[in-house]
Amino acid sequence: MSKSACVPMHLVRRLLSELRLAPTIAVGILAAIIGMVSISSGNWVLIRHFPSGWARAAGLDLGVLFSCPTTSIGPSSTSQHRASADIQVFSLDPLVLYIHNFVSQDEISHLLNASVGKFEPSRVWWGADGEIDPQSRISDTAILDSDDVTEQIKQRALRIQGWKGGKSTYSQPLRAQRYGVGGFYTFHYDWDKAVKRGNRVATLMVYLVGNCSGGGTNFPELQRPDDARWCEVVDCDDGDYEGVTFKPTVGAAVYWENMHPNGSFHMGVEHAALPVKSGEKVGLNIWLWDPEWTPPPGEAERLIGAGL
Ligand SMILES: O=C(O)CCC(=O)C(=O)O
Ligand SMILES: [Fe+2]
Repeated sequence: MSKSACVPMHLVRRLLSELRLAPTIAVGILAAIIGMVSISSGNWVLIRHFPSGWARAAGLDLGVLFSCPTTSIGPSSTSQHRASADIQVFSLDPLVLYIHNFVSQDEISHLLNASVGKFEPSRVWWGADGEIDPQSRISDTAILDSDDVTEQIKQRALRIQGWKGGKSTYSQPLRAQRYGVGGFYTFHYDWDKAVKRGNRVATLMVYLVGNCSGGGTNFPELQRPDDARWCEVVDCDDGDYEGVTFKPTVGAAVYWENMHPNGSFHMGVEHAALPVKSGEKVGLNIWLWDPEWTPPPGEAERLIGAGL
């Protein structure tokens, strides 16, 4: 619990009666005192039990704005309850977020156990039929059954996406994606240009196992960040690939939106799973599907113009 600054009410009343000031001025002075106490205690403070008579006399309903002594918002200064805002905006257009600790170690163990015995060679869906194509993709896929943990993870993903697309947007079944040495997935989009209604509007790439070299997720169209602090999560030494490569950091997720706000396909979200050079990588695909998505007018022509 963070400290909150609280002003004893009997002192307040005495101060006000002794000053004999008009309520409006008194309220102003009080607010300034509370503000100073709040700032000096390093907290934002809400005082709920403010003497409502004074407030009403001043034409204000401060009862909602202030509360004392229990509720505090803003950064906590104690170590037990230190806030941890673990989402960082990586790019605005396309929207790409980096989410530290998207899944817990317990959830990772659960997902890995749930995938045992389910892995099959991954397919590519360039046309209507899925095919195994080692020129484009070498990995194994396990489609995970729905259970309490997978449903919770799906809800977490939808919450981050902000429930855009109305109540109908949902997560497709989670898929564990296992890559051994030489495993990769060539450059592709997660959106499907062939469909006319419903599409993958957002993707979360989650890393469950990352004890490997290589195996990052590369976005050739993204700008490398200027700030070297990003080098913790993206590969800053890679001279072989253009754009940005997210390292497969266990527990983390990269979130991106596959469409522009008007629903047209975003060309900036092309990506690939780079070849694993040693060790093993297991990713988790979360694809958010909006069944009501439709392409905006002129989209087919735009795709042809882009050579797709
Ligand atoms: O494993 C990765 O890094 C990316 C995988 C991917 O893009 C996919 O499965 O669609
Ligand atoms: Fe993908």
